[in-house]
Amino acid sequence: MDSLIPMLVIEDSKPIASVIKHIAYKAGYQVDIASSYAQAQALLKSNKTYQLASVDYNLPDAQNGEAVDLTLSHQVPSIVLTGRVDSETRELILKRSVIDYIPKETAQTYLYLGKLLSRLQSNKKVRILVVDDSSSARSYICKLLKRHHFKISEAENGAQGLVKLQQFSDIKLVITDHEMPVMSGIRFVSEIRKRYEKDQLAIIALSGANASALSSRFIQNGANDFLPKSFCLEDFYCRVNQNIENTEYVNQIQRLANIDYLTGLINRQCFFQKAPKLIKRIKTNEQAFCIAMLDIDHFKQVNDQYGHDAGDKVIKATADCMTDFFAAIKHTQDEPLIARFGGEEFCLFIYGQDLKTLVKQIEQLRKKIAKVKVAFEDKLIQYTVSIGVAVEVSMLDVMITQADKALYQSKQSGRNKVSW
Ligand SMILES: Nc1nc2c(ncn2[C@@H]2O[C@H](COP(=O)(O)OP(=O)(O)OP(=O)(O)O)[C@@H](O)[C@H]2O)c(=O)[nH]1
Repeated sequence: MDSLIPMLVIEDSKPIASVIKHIAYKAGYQVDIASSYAQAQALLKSNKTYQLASVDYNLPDAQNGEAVDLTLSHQVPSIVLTGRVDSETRELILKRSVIDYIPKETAQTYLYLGKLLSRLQSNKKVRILVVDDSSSARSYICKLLKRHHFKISEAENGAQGLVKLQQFSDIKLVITDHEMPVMSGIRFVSEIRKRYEKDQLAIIALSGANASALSSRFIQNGANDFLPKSFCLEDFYCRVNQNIENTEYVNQIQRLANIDYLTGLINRQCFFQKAPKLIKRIKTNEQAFCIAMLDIDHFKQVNDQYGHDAGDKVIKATADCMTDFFAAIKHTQDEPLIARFGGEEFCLFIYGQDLKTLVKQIEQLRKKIAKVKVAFEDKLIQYTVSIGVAVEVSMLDVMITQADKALYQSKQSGRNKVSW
């Protein structure tokens, strides 16, 4: 685990304090427990800088949320846990700038707390773009988001928002107003959707005026969700977190479907999704390109001689060698597609200014792989690859067939070769 984050738990019940400590440790926090207001005061006066606190609203020596005011006065972001579920207490807690308040009702409370603590950690990597022409409305939303540790970018209108999206590729959510100069919120949302799919970027629309009619128009134009500007805090945080989580789940499913588990390269299915779009772009840019099929020589012998685990290591080493090789020459070439098609077979799609350079690179790659030594137990395994290449002649599937034929030729003529 990365270094633990200091957290203060203020809780007079020993069993509850130890449950919170356990949950917090699992989420990456190092916990100090204070069982009273007085103990919390002493700990906060010490030199330790707490980055988070969970605070019991009702303590024997502070029965009306004074401990919450104490942690907030030390600028420690705070989550309030309370046994009181009445609306008056809720109002009193939400008036303070707390991260969240959690009624101690059922075991779900602690599951929710665990999720919230992990979320606060992962939120540090998530950027949210807030678009509103009113600086006070913008800064209110930003303040709420900062409480949950999100990274923030701001824009005054849709046109500025589109520029920010280009600048910051880590933006995962846009929160936008509707009535703005230069570009309305609905137009902004539809412009975003021309450039970014829903699984790349979520959008929550906000508006004060005529909210019910606007919500469906926003959704029709590509927003994921809608909130009236008079939202309640819990609703705001639930929608923000839910939209980010949904995008993350979809991305995780896409990763599982597209990435080869052993090598981390894209798989055959993903290659066939990406390659046609790439060919289109390359042709527009009038660049040269080629496809190479690459197969490890006598791979069965590696498995037979050293075992399947050694074979896996050789496959992984080949993938790493290809990735490193093209990463090192990236400054002269755009990112290539490197896929594991199955077993010990790979497919490369490379492109650049001229064919001669690409041909040279493939020959260099073959030589580089022949020098790789894979350490397995007390042995070093060396091996070679055969490569078949097809150049920018026609359709993708025709090129793959041609590259396959050329690969067969390389194998037939002695292996450790590149054929065209
Ligand atoms: N370790 C390991 N072996 C695999 C994997 N996928 C396929 N294989 C093995 O790879 C071997 C491929 O052998 P062959 O197709 O006969 O080819 P080869 O021995 O590489 O011979 P040539 O291609 O003719 O040079 C088979 O023994 C498969 O069981 C894998 O993911 N891991």
